[in-house]
Amino acid sequence: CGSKEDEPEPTLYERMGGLKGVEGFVDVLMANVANETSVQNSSMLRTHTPLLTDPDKPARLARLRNNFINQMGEATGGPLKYTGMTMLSAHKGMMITEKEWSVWRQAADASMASNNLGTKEKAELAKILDDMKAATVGH
Ligand code: HEM
Repeated sequence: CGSKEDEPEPTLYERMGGLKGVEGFVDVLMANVANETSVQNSSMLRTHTPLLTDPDKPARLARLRNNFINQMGEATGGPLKYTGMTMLSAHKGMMITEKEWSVWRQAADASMASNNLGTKEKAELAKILDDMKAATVGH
């Protein structure tokens, strides 16, 4: 016991600042997405219209936030458990395009930057998202 090399590397979840860090990432990402849907020629308005026009929008947004936090909390090695839909079923029927994907990913990158994630942490979180692309785009 004792040498630093023996200590397991903290998980990405821990390095992001635990629950607060994951919540920060999700909240800024969701705010960035919401902002983008209000610009001229928004790329993300099309897919988000059902959510934005739902009379139950607050509850639906709260559910999305909760699911997204659990999903990222689990994927980064934290104690959270995702119980939402698979990425394929969650996005099925939306026919998300490459352009829409890339605008969403920029919103995620901007959130990582706002939350002052380190270079290594940004790369690891980006890989988690990019690994979900095939299940998300084009279905
Ligand atoms: C890796 C990238 C993505 C992740 C991790 C992700 C994650 C999620 C999660 C966890 C849900 C909720 C599933 C549930 O309620 O069970 C969801 C729903 C949704 N996602 Fe994504 N998503 C991604 C990419 C995208 C993109 C690129 C778009 C559109 C540009 C998008 C639009 C939506 C919409 C509109 C919903 C439905 C919300 C509702 O109707 O309540 N997502 N996503």
